[in-house]
Amino acid sequence: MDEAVLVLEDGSVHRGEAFGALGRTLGEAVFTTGMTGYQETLTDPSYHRQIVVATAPHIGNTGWNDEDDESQAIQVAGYVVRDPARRPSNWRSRRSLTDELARQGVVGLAGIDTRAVTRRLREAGSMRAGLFSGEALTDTTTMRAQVLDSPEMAGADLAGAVTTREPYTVPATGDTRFRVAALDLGIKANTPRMLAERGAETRVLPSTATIDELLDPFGDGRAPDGVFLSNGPGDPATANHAVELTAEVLRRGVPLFGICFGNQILARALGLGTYKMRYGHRGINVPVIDHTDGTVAITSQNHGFAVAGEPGARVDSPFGTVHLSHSCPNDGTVEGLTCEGVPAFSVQYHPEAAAGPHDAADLFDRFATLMGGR
Ligand SMILES: NC(=O)CC[C@H](N)C(=O)O
Repeated sequence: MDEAVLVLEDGSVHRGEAFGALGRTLGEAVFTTGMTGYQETLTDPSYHRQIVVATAPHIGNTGWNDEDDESQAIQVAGYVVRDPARRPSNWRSRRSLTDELARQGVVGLAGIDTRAVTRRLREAGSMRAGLFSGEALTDTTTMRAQVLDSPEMAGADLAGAVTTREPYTVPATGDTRFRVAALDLGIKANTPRMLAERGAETRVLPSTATIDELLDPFGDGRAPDGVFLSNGPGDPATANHAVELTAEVLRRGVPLFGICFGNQILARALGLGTYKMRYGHRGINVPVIDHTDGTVAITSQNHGFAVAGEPGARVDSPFGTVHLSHSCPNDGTVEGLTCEGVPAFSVQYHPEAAAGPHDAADLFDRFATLMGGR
């Protein structure tokens, strides 16, 4: 077994075994508490430039299949687990997680107490980190200097690195009832699928799309029935182009739905602020209260930034009143917005549930209703 080392920005060094590819990788160390769904996590573009630490001790049990990828490739900068499965077992598995990481050149680390690392990240906050193995493994001072030289997540503009180069269309399942323009800031494959099941034909556009392209997504002179803002990596404070597009969509009154990064962009277009959380929410059992009816949903989450404000409050915006309609009871983080003056809403969590519970799937129905009600 080759040795591999996790070096955190705080100077702590965690020694384990190489897992996947050998080499060096730098990124923001974050932890996720999901006990399953690692294939969806690793291929979620929102994790771009993050080294993901799994608190669940056994990872890789169901191997790697050809169906569950959320994008074209593994997106995480690195992966840290405690005890990788020695032999995967699942009827859909095609190869092991270890082999897939190696095949895609993703550097990982196994055999360390990931819960101890998590406690450190929980107390001190997410921080820059590096994984080093093979020839990249040198002395601690040199490795830490490389970590300290790497860019911070705050201020990172990353949507351009993961967005589609060319627009593409995902057809509706059955009859086309709606036509949706989706701004791809790091979209997951399951989202257009969820829209398709509700009769939406989705045109997925690069993050650099102009307002004319967004409002005529199929190039036939017709406005879309709705605009979707996807999830994505990086700091929402940098996403000025997406914020400007969103403000124009709101001005035109086209129905709009945003998820995660999309929630943060809608917030900014409404004049609200965003901030970096200490360690974020990453897992598949995060509770969210809907302040409109008091119900609680268990949700899939992956965010390190959040919208500033008082849960349940109503605030003024250039587009009328905004209800900070959803929040997380664990820590009072704002988890969703409902505009009362324009047809727009968004959530900080993942109704596409990949991986995760399906409690929030009805948000796609809500978007369909909003589009149908025009
Ligand atoms: N999943 C997402 O869209 C994440 C949004 C943003 N990058 C954050 O970390 O908060």
